[in-house]
Parts: sequence; structure tokens; C-alpha cells
Amino acid sequence: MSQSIKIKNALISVYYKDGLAPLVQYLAQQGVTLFSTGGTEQFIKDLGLPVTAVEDLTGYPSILGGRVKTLHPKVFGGILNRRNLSDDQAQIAQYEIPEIDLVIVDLYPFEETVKAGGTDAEIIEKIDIGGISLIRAAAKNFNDVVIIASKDSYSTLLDQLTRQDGTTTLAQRKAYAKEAFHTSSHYDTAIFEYFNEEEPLHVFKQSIKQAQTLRYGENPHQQGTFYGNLEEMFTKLNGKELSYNNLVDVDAAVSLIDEFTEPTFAILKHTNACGLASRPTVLEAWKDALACDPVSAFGGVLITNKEVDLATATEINNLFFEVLIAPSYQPEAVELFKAKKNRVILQRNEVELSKKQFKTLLNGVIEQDKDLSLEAADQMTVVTEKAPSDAAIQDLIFANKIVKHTKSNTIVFVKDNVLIASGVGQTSRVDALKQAIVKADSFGFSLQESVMASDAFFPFPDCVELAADAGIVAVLQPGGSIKDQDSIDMANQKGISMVTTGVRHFKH
Ligand SMILES: NC(=O)c1ncn([C@@H]2O[C@H](COP(=O)(O)O)[C@@H](O)[C@H]2O)c1NC=O
Repeated sequence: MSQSIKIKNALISVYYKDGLAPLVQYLAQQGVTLFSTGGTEQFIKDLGLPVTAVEDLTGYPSILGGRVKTLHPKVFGGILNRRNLSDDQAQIAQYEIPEIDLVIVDLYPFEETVKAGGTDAEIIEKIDIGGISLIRAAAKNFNDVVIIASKDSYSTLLDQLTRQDGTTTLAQRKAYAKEAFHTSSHYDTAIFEYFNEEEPLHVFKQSIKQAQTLRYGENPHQQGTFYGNLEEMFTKLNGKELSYNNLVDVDAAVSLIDEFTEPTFAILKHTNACGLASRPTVLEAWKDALACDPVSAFGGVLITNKEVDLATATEINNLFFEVLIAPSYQPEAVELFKAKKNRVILQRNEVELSKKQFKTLLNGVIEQDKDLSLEAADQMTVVTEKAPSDAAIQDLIFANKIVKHTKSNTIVFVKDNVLIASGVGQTSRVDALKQAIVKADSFGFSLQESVMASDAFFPFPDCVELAADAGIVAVLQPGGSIKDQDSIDMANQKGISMVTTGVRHFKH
């Protein structure tokens, strides 16, 4: 098996030419014969280096507007021939095919063209055929050929060649082949996703290039990695790396805050809001959100939809928190936070988030649409003799937004655009309610004139009875229980109002 191979002939065909010059200059200095396609050939010529047009090798011009230029046995024979097989060697000698032992390709920018909103015709033309074939051929024959399929590898190869007298080792070539198949499979996945938008085939395919190794997973004995581009979504202004649990909470926080347009602050623990308020100013929103449950707020993830000013930052800084997310910060506020080096301060960038979500379970994956349903007042049916007041309807809408982002079973109490208390993640609805009542009481909130929202229907009238006795004046629930009437009768008996939305908001 061949091990160290000295490069004699190279084929170079790259869409973006940046970063290429030092490598080709080195190759030319070493006496490597360079073959190249139109634009790349011109680029090499402009560097004042000798280069042979691929047309001179194949004896064919580039045809069909560049759709066919390297697709020729003289090129692919030169790449794919096995240097240790006498039959292959006899054939390449017979057909006068030069051995090509280095291939450098940068593919047509397909994903970028889709992202930039190119027309269908422009996108189709960006499906690289020759380049992807060169990559696959050279990677398959890594035993004898070096494949560079990403400009990220130019400097690594240059470094290796310089240190190793113009040669590469088998292990290095195999590593480049792995990178190359990563490039080609990612490229094809992007093409598939584009074609799969209409009448999608039910297959699960994801290819994410960026990865971040996390300190650990959910617990220190579990390993964890985040696949995705965090830097695109957030600018980190201060603090340590986000942990697995931070990321889970940040995701929940972002989904929750996006329900609100007025200045709003939310405090989350383990993906559930333990404080949330909408107020005319961000400072007031912070104070009222914190008042909901200042005990749970310790070590929480904080999010707001408005700029954090110095006055608000000064208040926030009195609390120990893990992560703060805002669309912008006054520079003085950032300076203040920087005094505590571990506090993660994220500035959220305007990036559209996926409308799908999936998770692994058993040996498979479940995917669903995100819960983007939001019920307005006109989607609420008053089912009791008494209708809620306008103020109560506003609070019911507010409570419904929180319920949607809280672990089931959940009950949420709201008064005047402030979360007063919630019961979260309970195995029975009545337990969620009891937890909410106890919490409201322990932080000094009266439930008089407050409203209650439930993520799913009431199977029995007990919740309505308990909540009415605690002082709430209006209830929102999806309805749909065969015993709905029992809860409605209880509301009528207690003189409170109830609306149904027809939309359940389970969150598991
Ligand atoms: N058609 C072919 O035979 C072919 N061979 C190489 N390419 C691509 O042509 C591009 C470089 O073209 P140029 O050197 O003319 O700028 C590279 O992105 C390469 O992946 C081709 N183009 C598309 O398929």
C-alpha cells in the first residue's frame, strides 16, 4: 500500500478563489503541473504561474455554459487509477492519461444562492456536477490522491507539504477524504431539502456543519454537543460558554418572549416561567416579574424584548442569574454586567427560527410543527352565564400565552398583565392548581380579581371550585372534556366566568 506520496500533478477548480494563492504558489515552486478550469486558470495565470487549461487535457472545450468541463475520462481516469494495479497503469499509459494526485475544489455556492432568494433557474444552475464528481472520485481514491474540498484546509495542506518535502501520508489523505465526503453529503442534503419543500418525502435528514462541544450534557457525567450556529443567533457580550441546560432554557425563553410586544421581562427556571410581567417600561417589567417568585428566580435565565438600560441592569445585578438575553443593551449596562465574569449576557440577533421541532426517542425521531397557535379574544367562546370583563379578557389572553410555554399539567394565575403564580409539570391538574394557590399565597399575592388559564380541559369540576374559592374571577381552558358541563355548572354556581378556546397547549 502506498504511503507517502509526492504531488506531481494537481487539478484545481474553485468557485471562490480567495485564500488559494499561497498554496498554488508553493505547488508551482515545487514543479507541480497545474491543470485548471476557466476562471481558476485565469486566477493562476494572473499570479504569474504556469497552468494548463483542462480543455488542453481533455481535447474538449467547456460546453453547455460550463455544465460540462471536467467530466472526461482524461480527468477522472487521472484521478481514479489505482497506482498499484498494473491493469490500471497499462490503461492510463495506453490512453495517455496523466496521473492527478491532488484535487482542489470549491463547489458552486448552492446554499448561499437559496438563502439569498435566487430564482429557481439560478438555484438549479448552482447545483455543481463536475466539482462534486471530482470530490467523490478523489476521495474514493484517497489511497493515491489528496482531495481538498474546503478552503478551510488550504493552510493545513500547505503546512504539511512544507514540513514533509511536498508529500502527504496515507493517514492525512484519508482524513481529507472524510472531510470531502462531509462536504459532498452536506451539499447534497441542502439540494435535497430544496427539492423536498413541495410534497415532502417523509425522511429525516439534517446536516449541520457547525458544532460546539459543551462542557457536559444535562449532568456532568453526560457528554454534550450543540449542532448549530449560536453566533448567528446571539452575540455574547460577557460570560462563560453556554451549557446544555442553559441552551434548553434559552430556547424556552426565546419562544416565550416572542409572544409579547409590549415591554416584557420573563424569568425562567428549567424552561418554565417563574416570573413574567408586561409594563410600560422595562424596569417596571423586571421588578414585577421578579416579585412573582424571587426564590425561584435565583440562578434563572432572564429575557426581555426591549433594550436593557443602566437603571434596569443595576436592579438585575442584585440577583444571581445564569443568562440574560435582550435585543440590545446600553453600553453602561454591559460594563456593569462585565464586573461579574461568569454572567452570560446575550444580545439576540434578528434570525428567523425554525418552525419545526424534533427530538429523539426510542431508536427514532419525532418531529412536529412548533406550537404557534395564539388565540385572540374573538376565538374565545363564553360558556358561562357571566361574561368576563374586558380587563379579564386581556389577562386571560396573557395567561394563555404563558400556559402555552409551561410544562403540563399547568395552571397559571394572572392579574393586570403579571404572572402571579403557576403550578407546573404536575401529574394531576388539581395538584398544579394547588401548587399555584400555595405559591401565590407564599409571595403575598391575593387572587381576588385574578384570572386562571389551564393548558388542557378540566376532567372534573374540582379545579374551578377551588380556584373560585381562592378568588379568581375568570377561567380560560380549551374545553373538550365529556364532563365540560360539570365545570361550567360549577363556574355558574360560583358566579365566575369561563371561556373556551378549542386549542389545547400541552407541553411535555
Ligand atoms: N461542469 C464541470 O465539469 C465542472 N467541473 C468543475 N466545476 C466547478 O467549476 C467551478 C470553477 O469554475 P471556474 O474555474 O471556471 O471559475 C468550481 O466550483 C467547480 O466545482 C464544474 N461545474 C459544474 O458542474
